[in-house]
Amino acid sequence: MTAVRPSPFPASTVLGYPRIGPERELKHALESYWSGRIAYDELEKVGARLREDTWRRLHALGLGALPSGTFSYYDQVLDTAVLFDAVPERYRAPAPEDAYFAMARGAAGIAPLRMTKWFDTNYHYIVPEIGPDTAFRLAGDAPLAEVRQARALGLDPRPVLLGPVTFLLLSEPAPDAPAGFAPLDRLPDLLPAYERLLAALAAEGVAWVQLDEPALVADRSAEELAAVRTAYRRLGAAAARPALFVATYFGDAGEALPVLAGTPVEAIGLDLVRGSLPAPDVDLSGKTVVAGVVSGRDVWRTDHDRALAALVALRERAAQVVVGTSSSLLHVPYDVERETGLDPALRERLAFAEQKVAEVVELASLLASAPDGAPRRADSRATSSPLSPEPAAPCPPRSPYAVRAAAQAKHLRLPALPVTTIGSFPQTGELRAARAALAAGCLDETAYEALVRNEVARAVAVQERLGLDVLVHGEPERNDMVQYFAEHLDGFAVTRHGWVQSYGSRCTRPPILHDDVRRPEPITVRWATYARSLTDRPVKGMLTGPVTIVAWSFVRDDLPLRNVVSQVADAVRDEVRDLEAAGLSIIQVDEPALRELLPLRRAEQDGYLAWAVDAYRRATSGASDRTQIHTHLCYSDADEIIAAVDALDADVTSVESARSHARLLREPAVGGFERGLGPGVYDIHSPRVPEVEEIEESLRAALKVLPAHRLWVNPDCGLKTRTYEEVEAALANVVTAARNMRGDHECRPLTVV
Ligand SMILES: CN1c2c(nc(N)[nH]c2=O)NC[C@@H]1CNc1ccc(C(=O)N[C@@H](CCC(=O)N[C@@H](CCC(=O)N[C@@H](CCC(=O)O)C(=O)O)C(=O)O)C(=O)O)cc1
Ligand SMILES: N[C@@H](CCS)C(=O)O
Ligand SMILES: [Zn+2]
Repeated sequence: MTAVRPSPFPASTVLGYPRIGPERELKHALESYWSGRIAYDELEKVGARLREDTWRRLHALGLGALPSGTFSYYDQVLDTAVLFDAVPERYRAPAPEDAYFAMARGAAGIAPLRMTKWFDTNYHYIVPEIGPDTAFRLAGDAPLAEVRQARALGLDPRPVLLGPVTFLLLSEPAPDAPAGFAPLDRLPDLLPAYERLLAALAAEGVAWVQLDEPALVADRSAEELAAVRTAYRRLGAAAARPALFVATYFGDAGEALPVLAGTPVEAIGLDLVRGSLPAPDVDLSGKTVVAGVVSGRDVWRTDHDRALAALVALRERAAQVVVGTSSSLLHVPYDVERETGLDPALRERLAFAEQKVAEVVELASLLASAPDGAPRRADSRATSSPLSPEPAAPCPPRSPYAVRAAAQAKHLRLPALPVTTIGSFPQTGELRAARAALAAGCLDETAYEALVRNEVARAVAVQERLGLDVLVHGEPERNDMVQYFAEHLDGFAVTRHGWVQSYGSRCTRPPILHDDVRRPEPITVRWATYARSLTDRPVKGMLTGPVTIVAWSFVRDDLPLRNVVSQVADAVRDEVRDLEAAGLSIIQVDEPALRELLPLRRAEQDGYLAWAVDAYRRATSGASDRTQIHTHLCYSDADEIIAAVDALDADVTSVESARSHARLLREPAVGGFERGLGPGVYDIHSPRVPEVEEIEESLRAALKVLPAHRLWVNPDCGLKTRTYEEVEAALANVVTAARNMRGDHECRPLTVV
């Protein structure tokens, strides 16, 4: 095969495109299918139409090479597991779609596979389980079927697959795998299935295939780099295959780049927004380089001078330079032109997916006519002269934990194993429709407020009836835990249609943080105070932390991130003070994205954690000793950053752990964690109601590493995506389990040792 000259790569491409649909058609179809309102073939029709619309649009925008295979009914990692038949036995079902959605969402009596963050994004993937006996084979012909579908429109796409090394690195060992087993051990058994697929694509006449290897931008061991070499030497040596384009993204390919460059792959994709130009000694002379100069991760227009300089510099070193995006455009909304409500001066600075495709096309044409020569600013890591803001004035720290804990125990008088929730209660259809009607001017503010009032009262009543110990107001007034705050803070803009997929059918509209952040007035005090007026039990105030607000927004790039986060921390600090002044004795400041922003390279992690922790402490340090500060982290692999979680110095931390098989509890550092901890006792992302025995089992596991006086009982995350029926049944079981366990442990009030 290496003797065959591949057909040239077209001059422009994108690594992937949003798939949820401009009107969230996929979300609506999926949710209709799951609730039995439409049949599977109706869902497939929606999927087929979304793929076709995307290809047609990309073609109309003048893009050279169109990707296929970037559509998914749930998640592309799950699709890869299914494509190579890595389906654990417990999920196998007569209809393949049942197995697929059971792995994603669970099925009667079967918990779903774990879900976690896709690198440092707010997209979540399903974690495949691979064991020593997983029998890889090419199952089905999905990539070929998509090629045929595009060809029927007269278009010739490039199939996109998850590469074998990243697929195995993102997988976890099956529960029965022996100690020391790593999914990457199975690379030699997986590669034949990839070879078969490549052969089938070649037989179909496919010229190029894209293999995504984002795992190569993180630190990789010598063994892992050897696996990269093995994989791409072997796939490169296949007798019949399309030309191979291996895409690295989300950072610098670093030491993996020379390894890849030394294999027979024909093209390599580089992220030149987060990464830099390859070191001079990396030989790219025989390769096509797909230069990711247009960001797939932000919404700012590309600096054409800088992009062009990088492209020209690369052209001197590579056989061909193709203009591309730094990553898939999955992480940005569809079209900024629809955002007619945005300030025109801001809108002019923005590019969503459509505009980014146009930029890629334009840059390709500029490159074609650009003379060779020394680039002016070739290193894309250089930022656009960040302003140096005044350093934030230091905030005095809180008293030592023991002092605070004593004050809180006296003031709050909670039982052992206190039961609480993470904050949100079901966002009913009525509430969402009312908010939409309010925005459209079809409902007045008073009617909307009355509805929110009812919802708060309902959530409080349910919690009182079920016997929870620390209540929440349920967050019915919030469209989203970040967007809501952005709407009430200066310095942010929000969009009307700017949806981005977070997981499965769930989407967010990330706000745009474009200016200095200020809090003009209290944001949450009113509803928290109202909830407090309805009950004698303690009510938790509920805030989103500064790191998370920034992580789930598109953020200005003219200031260092830490300074932006510090500004947001000051706004949160003001809110903590106002809640406390309003009589709230427990305040939760959520930081579910603390782990998400952790740099992929270890050398940068400590620096990040230091300023992120600092921002959290800044936001909470105004609270008095007797105010109990809670925090919450979810899908955060909190075990990996347990020292930083400890350093947040929150009095109580609730963490996701049900779906990560209580991995957190196996972490030795948890035993030394000095404050209150609430490892989630059930997975809220699945409609399944947990049994009392399961919850007790979870609590027993937790009690092996944590004393009863520091263990809190709570779900994994907020309940906004569930129905009241599911929530009431689940929480009733949680309260029963906690009470049963209290019986086993002496029932003394939560206090410090
Ligand atoms: C906790 N998580 C969050 C993350 N990121 C966030 N930004 N927020 C989070 O809560 N990341 C990690 C985790 C898991 N991720 C998610 C992401 C998204 C959801 C979720 O439930 N999303 C909702 C949309 C939420 C929202 O913005 N709602 C608005 C608009 C509702 C709407 O669709 N309105 C319709 C009209 C409705 C009608 O007429 O019936 C419309 O505008 O067309 C609101 O409530 O006002 C989702 O449905 O996808 C959860 C976890
Ligand atoms: N308080 C939020 C946290 C989600 S991570 C909620 O309950 O939805
Ligand atoms: Zn959460």
